[in-house]
Amino acid sequence: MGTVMKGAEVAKEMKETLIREANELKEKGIDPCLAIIRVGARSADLSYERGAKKRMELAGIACKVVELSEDITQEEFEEEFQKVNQDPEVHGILLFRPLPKHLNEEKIKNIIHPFKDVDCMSPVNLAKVFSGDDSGFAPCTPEAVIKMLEHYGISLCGKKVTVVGRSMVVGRPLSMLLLKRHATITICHTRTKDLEKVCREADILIAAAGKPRMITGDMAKENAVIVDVGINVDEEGRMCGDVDFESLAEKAAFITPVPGGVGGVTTSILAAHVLRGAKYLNGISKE
Ligand SMILES: Nc1nc(=O)c2c([nH]1)NC[C@@H]1CN(c3ccc(C(=O)N[C@@H](CCC(=O)O)C(=O)O)cc3)C=[N+]21
Repeated sequence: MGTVMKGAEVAKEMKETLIREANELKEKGIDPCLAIIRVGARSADLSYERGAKKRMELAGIACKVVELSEDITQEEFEEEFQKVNQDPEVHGILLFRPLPKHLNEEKIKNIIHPFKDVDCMSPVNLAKVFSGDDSGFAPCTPEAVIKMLEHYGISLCGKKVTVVGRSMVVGRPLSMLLLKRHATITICHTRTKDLEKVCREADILIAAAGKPRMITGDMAKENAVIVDVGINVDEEGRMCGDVDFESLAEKAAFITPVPGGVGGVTTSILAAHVLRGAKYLNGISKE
């Protein structure tokens, strides 16, 4: 059985720094605050929300949730978004995605204040991720994957990494973060031919497709590192990842569980981003 990479362990390591930095801001009269905007009540969003609330509380960061009805109109939605965007007490905005189909995300992307854009919606922050400039915000989940690998001493330089999934929230930006660390990346998606073979070639396999347990026992090589970014709900209503943990834990050198894996690191990165946003917004440099 390989090493199970636990999100809680990484979060524990980050905790003291988060508390200290939150306190430093409070001493300056700045009360760091995250605003979560949720439209509807999807289970993946609710799971993130629970995790994020808990993490902010542990770090001493305020957290408010703006809950919007699933049938909100575009106009009302933009209005609600602007309220949060212009609220001087808010230092970071997390808008759960994807949005319901009738809502258009494009406008929001262009109006969100880049300093409050802690999960990388704005083209400004996205461009920075793609050009390897880390002065902006990368999305929290991809950054959590990197943090997890670093914590467990897994080097990326020269490694063959297969990323399954090409979303703007995970697959694409994650590929850029990996590339910056000199990995050789293959991005797979629904049209990929012989997915199994491409996955088996990977030293590090990252599943971010949003399909419950799609990565099965024969899809990774012996001693591979397997990272599961999926947050799904199975037929029995339980939370599960994109990786069939049972059939892969034996042959993997390292593997992340769901829940208890990347998600716990994602919320810690989110907290770190809110603190950085608060500094940017108050003209305090990155140090
Ligand atoms: N703009 C945007 N960015 C996202 O990154 C994003 C999103 N929208 N929409 C929803 C999905 C889902 N997601 C989770 C992150 C952490 C946990 C998490 O902390 N999970 C805990 C369990 C928490 C619990 O369920 O109590 C764990 O895995 O151990 C869960 C789910 C990010 N997503």
